Amino acid sequence: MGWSKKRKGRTSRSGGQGASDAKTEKKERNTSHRAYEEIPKENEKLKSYYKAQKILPEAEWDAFWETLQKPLPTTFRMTGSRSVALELRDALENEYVPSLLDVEIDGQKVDPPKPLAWYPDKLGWHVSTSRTVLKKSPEFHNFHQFIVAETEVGNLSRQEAVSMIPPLLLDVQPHQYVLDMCAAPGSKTAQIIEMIHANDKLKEVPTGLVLANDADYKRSQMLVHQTKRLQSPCFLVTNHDAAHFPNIHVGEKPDVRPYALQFDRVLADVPCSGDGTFRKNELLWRTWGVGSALGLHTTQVKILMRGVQLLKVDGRIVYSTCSFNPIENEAVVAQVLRLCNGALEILDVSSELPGLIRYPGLQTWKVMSKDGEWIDSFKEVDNNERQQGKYTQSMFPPANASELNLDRCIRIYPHLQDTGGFFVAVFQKVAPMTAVDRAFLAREKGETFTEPVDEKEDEAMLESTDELNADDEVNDQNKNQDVTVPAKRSVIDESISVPLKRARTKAGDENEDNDDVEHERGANAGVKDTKASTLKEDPFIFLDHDNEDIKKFSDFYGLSPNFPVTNFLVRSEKSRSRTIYFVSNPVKAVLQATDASRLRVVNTGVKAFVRQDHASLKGACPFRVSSEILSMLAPFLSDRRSANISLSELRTLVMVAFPKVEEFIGENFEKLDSMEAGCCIFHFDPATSPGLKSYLRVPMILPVWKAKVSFNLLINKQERR
Ligand SMILES: C[S@@+](CC[C@H](N)C(=O)[O-])C[C@H]1O[C@@H](n2cnc3c(N)ncnc32)[C@H](O)[C@@H]1O
Repeated sequence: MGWSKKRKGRTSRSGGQGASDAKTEKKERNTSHRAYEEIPKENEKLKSYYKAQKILPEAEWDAFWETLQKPLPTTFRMTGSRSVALELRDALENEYVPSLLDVEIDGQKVDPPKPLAWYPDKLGWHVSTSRTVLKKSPEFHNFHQFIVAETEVGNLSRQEAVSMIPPLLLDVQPHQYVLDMCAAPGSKTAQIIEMIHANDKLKEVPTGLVLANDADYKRSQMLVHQTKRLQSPCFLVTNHDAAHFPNIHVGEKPDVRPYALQFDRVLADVPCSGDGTFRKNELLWRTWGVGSALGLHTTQVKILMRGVQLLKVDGRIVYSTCSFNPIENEAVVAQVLRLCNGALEILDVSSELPGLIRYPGLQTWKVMSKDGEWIDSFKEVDNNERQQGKYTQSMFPPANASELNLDRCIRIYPHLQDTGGFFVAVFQKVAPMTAVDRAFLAREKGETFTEPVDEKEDEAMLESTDELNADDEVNDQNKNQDVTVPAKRSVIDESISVPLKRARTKAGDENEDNDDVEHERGANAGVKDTKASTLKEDPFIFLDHDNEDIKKFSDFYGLSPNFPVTNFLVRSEKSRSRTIYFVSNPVKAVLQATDASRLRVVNTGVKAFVRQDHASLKGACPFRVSSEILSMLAPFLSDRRSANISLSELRTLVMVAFPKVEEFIGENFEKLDSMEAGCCIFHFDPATSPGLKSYLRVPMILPVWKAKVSFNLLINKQERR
């Protein structure tokens, strides 16, 4: 389809299956067009490698290969708040699809868009329409415009179908703590955040936490960008090597010994060779080789292993790659199961996502050297290569494969349902592995835990993967790709120097100062150097409940005493901070962890209030509510500064610059006219205007600035559309 952003000419897939930076994609489209035309979609090495691996029945091979050579269809899902997503789905199904059912172009029937058979509630869709159809069919053109507009405002998100699977199998509930270990550019993270906010009708801040991490600093910034529209106070971005993700010690009460935080859900969507992405990364046809998988195996084992350590007992961890290669898939799974020694099990998820056609994991496979020779067993590997870690025992199929239930792994092949290739394994931690687990478990059960908690146990467990360490030479292969491999260093990030200031409470407001700069930089200010071990981040300073600014805006807007005002923070040491952010309780606990100084936090917090110093305010409240927090904050605000508006008033507000107060007649006029200058909040309830287009049937809450005689809608151009 015309709105699809094809990626061409990329050799690697560390960016994986998600959306990426629009500018980069445009550049890639322009520069790689020629490469796309010229690259023959054949590769004999690839064909013979996977035929020998017996990844699927011989009879299906041709269908598999032919599909691999075709471009990928467009898929998207409805995003954002659940109520908006459902409204949009209804609009698509009831207003657009019926007009597309009988379209014929040049005598050929065109397939209408259809929901992905396995995506819950028909919120994921598949479109295989070509540009020619878009040009020739007014009905498809109309549909296309709807999709483009809704994508621009963030109600739809283009995402490869297979990439939607891991978060669905993670089965996230709003109260759960989730770690996304290799998260950028963040399409799966966005799905997870949406799951945390699934109960948006409850009008409360979810108690869950989403910690999204990526080892590449620039890519971790993409995470911030990708998830911004979701405006979640429960979300935190960090920048660590996932294989050495640090323990975060949080303590609920001053008298409680801080404990290492564990997560209910962990996603390890690891860097991989990406040969499941041939349909969108055409250059792979030219560059594919086995070296990439060999070089990444150990990194993948370490990341998954660290994920298991950070998982609560009974918690679920999902491991995924977009590779067909068993060295990156079943071999990694088998090795981690071995290291966990019974504490981890692969779950049988065959009844989850009904409608998803899948193949079981392989029980056996072969190892090929970089020179294209098959190696029958680890015994054949000479000492030199063993020592260099080029080949490890764990790359070979284990003798007890059937006991490990490797068949419970999921393999998705392109021809099964017209997608990319993918591998997923879902695990449950069924028993504690170390004292860290036992301490966390005891705490959850309300029991006292007296045993000394030696975190070196965790480290030792990870070190034991070093027997199969990939050497630098093998990892060097990846330097040409945008895959970040972990630095070799002592485990659990002890080596990170102490650049961050720990979150603290800002007590006083004595000094007046102007900090306009802070406004420009936002909450992710100050982080510049990807590779540097120090991260120059502005501090996270929590405000006291009796802070003067809090008192001012609480009073002005009638903020309910039930709202957790001690979760407001500023990013500047200066007394008069321009922007005040809000985070949830779990995020606050992480920022105030005893070892928060080691945590490389790239971004967190939703912009809540922004100081708007203006002479005309004459001492009135200078804080405007940010549109980012409004829907979450609105239930906690009295009607002191709010008004309901009609559809025609909404139109006036959006279309007219600075509409006069007298244009808001009826019940509102007196209230609005007498309201003192400053920010106020307009509510539009679509129930008062029957017959609206379905996507306008969602209630709106809008921040508006009231000057002496006119209003100004405080939202940006895109939101206005
Ligand atoms: C397959 S992509 C992830 C795609 C992402 N989950 C999504 O859905 O958008 C792999 C990511 O892992 C990151 N990465 C590579 N090595 C890593 C490491 N050692 N620790 C953490 N992240 C790593 C890469 O920068 C890349 O962003």
